[in-house]
Amino acid sequence: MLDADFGDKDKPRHRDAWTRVLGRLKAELGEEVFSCWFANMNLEGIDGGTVVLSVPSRFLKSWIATHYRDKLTSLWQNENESVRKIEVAVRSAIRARVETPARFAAPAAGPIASIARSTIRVGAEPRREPARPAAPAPAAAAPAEAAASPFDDISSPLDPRYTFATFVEGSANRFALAAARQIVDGPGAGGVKFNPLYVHSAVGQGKTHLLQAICHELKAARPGVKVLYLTAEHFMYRFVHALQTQSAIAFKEALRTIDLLIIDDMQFLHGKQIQQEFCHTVNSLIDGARQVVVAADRPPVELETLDERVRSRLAGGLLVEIGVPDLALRRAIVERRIALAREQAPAFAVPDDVVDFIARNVTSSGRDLEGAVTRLVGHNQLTGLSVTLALAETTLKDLIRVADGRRVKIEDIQRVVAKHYNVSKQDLLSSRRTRSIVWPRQIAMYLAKTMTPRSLPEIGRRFGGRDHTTVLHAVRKVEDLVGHDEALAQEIDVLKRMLDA
Ligand SMILES: Nc1ncnc2c1ncn2[C@@H]1O[C@H](COP(=O)(O)OP(=O)(O)OP(=O)(O)O)[C@@H](O)[C@H]1O
Repeated sequence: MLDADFGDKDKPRHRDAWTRVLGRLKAELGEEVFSCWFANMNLEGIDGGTVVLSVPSRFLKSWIATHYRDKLTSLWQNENESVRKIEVAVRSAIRARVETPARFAAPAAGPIASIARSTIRVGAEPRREPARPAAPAPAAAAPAEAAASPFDDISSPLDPRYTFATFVEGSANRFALAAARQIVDGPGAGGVKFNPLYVHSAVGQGKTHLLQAICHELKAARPGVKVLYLTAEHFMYRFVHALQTQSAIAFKEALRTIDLLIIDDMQFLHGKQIQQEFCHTVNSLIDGARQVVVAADRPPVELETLDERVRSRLAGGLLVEIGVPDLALRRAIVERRIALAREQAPAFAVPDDVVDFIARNVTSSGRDLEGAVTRLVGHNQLTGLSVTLALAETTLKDLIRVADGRRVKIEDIQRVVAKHYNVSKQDLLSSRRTRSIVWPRQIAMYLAKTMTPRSLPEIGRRFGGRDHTTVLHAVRKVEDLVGHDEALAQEIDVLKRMLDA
């Protein structure tokens, strides 16, 4: 079955196609991400429209299937139009199914060779990172020269711009900033207070900035403190690499000697074994009075792929949410970005009405505000035109449209859903449990979760002070039904379009 298309005549053709697919993957993802996930992937065969690929572990299989299946499918379709789907299998399972393995090894000088050569010291960033707008490097914002730490080799790269000095404080982030500053006085000084500290927010609200500011500050002020900053994806990469190079024990021991472990983008931590290892590490650090800081795009309770023990350990510390920036904070971030840009290009000037325009219209995140200023800087430098309101309106049109699209409010959802189902908004917020009210309430909660950046606890509060588990139940129930019920899917679509309009 598997080797149906593996006649000798097809072998060279498939091998060439596979080499090109690997080459494109490497070019698109970069050497390090490529060798982390694809170095040990083999082409097993093409069965009708299905390309069968194999990897050595179940973890790799699930990671690649979740994150790279679409990419692999489209790269294969460029090579062979009849390819319809990609199947990733675990090598031992394949061996059991195929009598005579008809496997194409990856090119000899290619990825397998490169993983054998690679060491734990890497410079590139294997993080699945949302695009960050390029911004001028602020000379004055660079942190004081920090002493090298033994963990610099395995740390994820730090952005020198992300310091406390460049972080703008506002009501949305005041609590998180205070907690981050508190950490700087804590590790290694017997002053640990919140452990772990867990920071969450929607994308682009400054979590990474804050976490890296802690690192910079500690490295400069207290070089003896052992700090390790890792994205969850880097943590997985280090761990898989340590397993591959039989250095897992040394890696685990090294992790347990640090004073402050910072894990960013926790929502990307996948894989049972890795989560277990993470849990052991966190337990042993906390038990040894060392500090752990974690950031994610949602609270622990919503990290559904995470093992229950990890979730409850994370939820046991201080949870801090960074909210959506208000007008004052947005304006301050824009002004700060402009000031930083002027350090590089002193002639760059932005009139007050443009600052006001950006702050009022780009409402979603610090990242978008930064992107708006970067775009004006680019335009100004490339065309030599002064920044005016008219120019800003044209140049930032799409950014504002995108931001507008995200601005659905929970009150709007409650109003539209109540009208659609012929109930009152008070009914939705009430404790009444008749089906004619419970169902619209659940739909409204589902829309609030999927159309706004609000967390489950906040949605619960906005629906008459309900618990976050009630919201989670509603979201799961509607999600589940939408998957099976075409009429319901259409109804939800109509509601969404009414809200978007
Ligand atoms: N309060 C702030 N002050 C200064 N810059 C900010 C602030 N909030 C966000 N930014 C800037 O916005 C950009 C995005 O921030 P960051 O990457 O820290 O967000 P995030 O919450 O980690 O996003 P993601 O969830 O996508 O990783 C960064 O360049 C950061 O410097």
